[in-house]
Amino acid sequence: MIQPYRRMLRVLGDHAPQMQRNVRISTIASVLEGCIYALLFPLMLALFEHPINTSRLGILLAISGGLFAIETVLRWQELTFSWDAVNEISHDTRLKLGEQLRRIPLEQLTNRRSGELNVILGGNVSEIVLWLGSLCLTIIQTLVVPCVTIAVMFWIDWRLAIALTLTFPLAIPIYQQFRKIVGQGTRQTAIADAETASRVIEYAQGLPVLRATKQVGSRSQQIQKALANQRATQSRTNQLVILPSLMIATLVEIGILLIIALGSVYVLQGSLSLPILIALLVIAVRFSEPLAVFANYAAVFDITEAALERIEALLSIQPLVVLAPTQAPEKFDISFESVTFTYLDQSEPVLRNISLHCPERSFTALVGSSGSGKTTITRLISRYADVQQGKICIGGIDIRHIDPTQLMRLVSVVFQDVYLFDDTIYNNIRLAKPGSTDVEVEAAAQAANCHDFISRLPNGYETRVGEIGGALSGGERQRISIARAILKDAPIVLLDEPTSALDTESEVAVQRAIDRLVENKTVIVIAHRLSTVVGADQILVLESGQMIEQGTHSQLLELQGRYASLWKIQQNAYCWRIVA
Ligand SMILES: Nc1ncnc2c1ncn2[C@@H]1O[C@H](COP(=O)(O)OP(=O)(O)OP(=O)(O)O)[C@@H](O)[C@H]1O
Repeated sequence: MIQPYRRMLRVLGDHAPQMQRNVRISTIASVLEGCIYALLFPLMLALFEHPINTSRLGILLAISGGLFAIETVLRWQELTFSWDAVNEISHDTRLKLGEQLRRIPLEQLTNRRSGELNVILGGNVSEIVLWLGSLCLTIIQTLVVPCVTIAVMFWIDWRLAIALTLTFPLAIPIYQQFRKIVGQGTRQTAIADAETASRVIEYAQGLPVLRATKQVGSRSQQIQKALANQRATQSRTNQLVILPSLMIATLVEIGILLIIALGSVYVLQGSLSLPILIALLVIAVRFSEPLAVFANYAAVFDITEAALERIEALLSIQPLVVLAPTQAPEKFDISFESVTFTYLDQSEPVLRNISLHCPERSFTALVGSSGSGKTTITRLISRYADVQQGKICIGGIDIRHIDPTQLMRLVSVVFQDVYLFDDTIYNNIRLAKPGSTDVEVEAAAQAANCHDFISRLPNGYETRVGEIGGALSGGERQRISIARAILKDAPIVLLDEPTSALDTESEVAVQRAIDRLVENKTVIVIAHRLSTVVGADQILVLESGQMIEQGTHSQLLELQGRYASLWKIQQNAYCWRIVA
């Protein structure tokens, strides 16, 4: 119980003192409540006295009333805190998580599926809030009130106090066992929930591909499987809970019966007065209720703990480290100095001892077979992840010394996958340079050859991408992505040869847009068709994460190596296409 509480305080951060204060208030209120119950004994005695001692009764009632008034004020404060703070804490924790998503290396994010992130950002914060709002305080009340009353009972009749106390230690091992069982079940349920969420999101995102490849059925079967697993896990957990829960409830009932039996014997023997036994029974029955359901709180504890674990894991990812002193480059050449890089959870490096230099405003092409490491090189320039050996510099400055926000400003990326948000075309382009005017956005769109097709959309630049769905062609989406890059006007441009998947007409339009984008920039292009990079200032040939050749097109042809053979293969394929 202490463990999840501590974990919760860590996750709450600045809100932790608020929570601690509330726990203190709740504890004091519960002590007072325990005292009020304890006062029942002298009250009963005073009531059963002949003749009734009215002044004594009055004093006792006044004390009880006073304590009750203070307790009510404290409980009111507790509740006010709970519900006011719940929204605030939930909001702040989401902001904190959002900020963390912004600061951690992208590699860490791509390693998590979007469904998992959805569970963390959406569901888990609410689960914590639920805990904050009621559970913690309910548990304090359930534990503190009986403890205080039992302590007072020892003072009145130690034999009955022991009878009631006995039920507590007996409940502890059952409770612990119960927690263990429920803990496992809850964790499995949480995993099953996250798995289902991930599968559903993946399915929705990949539906076009699944339809094209006639895989809709098999993938939906996977969702069905995940759903069935989720249901089975939940029902297994429910089954597991029943027996221990019943045992604790039974134990509490036995405790009450024991008090009645023992009490009756003592009353008959004359060693206990009837008023005290009545008070004792009122209190015992009052306590038995929360104690009997106490075990059920374990399930909520475990759900919360699993949620906290996931949130903590995300918050504990080391953000990108910015080395001091931070520097802003004034030149924009790019160099890799003996760079070796291994992806997270991989044992083999995907880049080995790579050294390269792309002079400012030069055009560099990366060439090589699939999986040779071309994309990884472009990713590392924008600090997708940090290299394990060597360094990457822009303008002679190690990129770890450049503030990440500043680094993002220096680099524009145009890849084949273009993500458009469900927002207006204006805002989708403006994303690259927040605050830019409509005129600037339109100028960028003109330069990227987008203006004509955007003007034909139902509401022109005000058309929401969601409204037209998949109505934009691949080439049009890419031109929007180029418009973003033109608007951003970053000195470095990274391109994953965006024309390779387009038809000739789109290719010409996109190529023209690219020509405008790359003017006077340091450009690195991942080239799939060698014909598009014949004019490059330098071509770097990669194979299995190593740079095996480097030079201009003619130099590399002369070398008669890997590039020359790739060129020959592509030329033959081209001739074959023409002949065919
Ligand atoms: N996020 C990742 N986690 C683990 N391994 C990865 C990750 N991304 C790429 N890899 C692996 O790193 C190697 C290099 O991949 P990379 O995408 O850089 O190659 P590439 O030359 O761009 O390939 P392609 O031309 O097919 O896009 C591959 O073996 C790939 O499986």
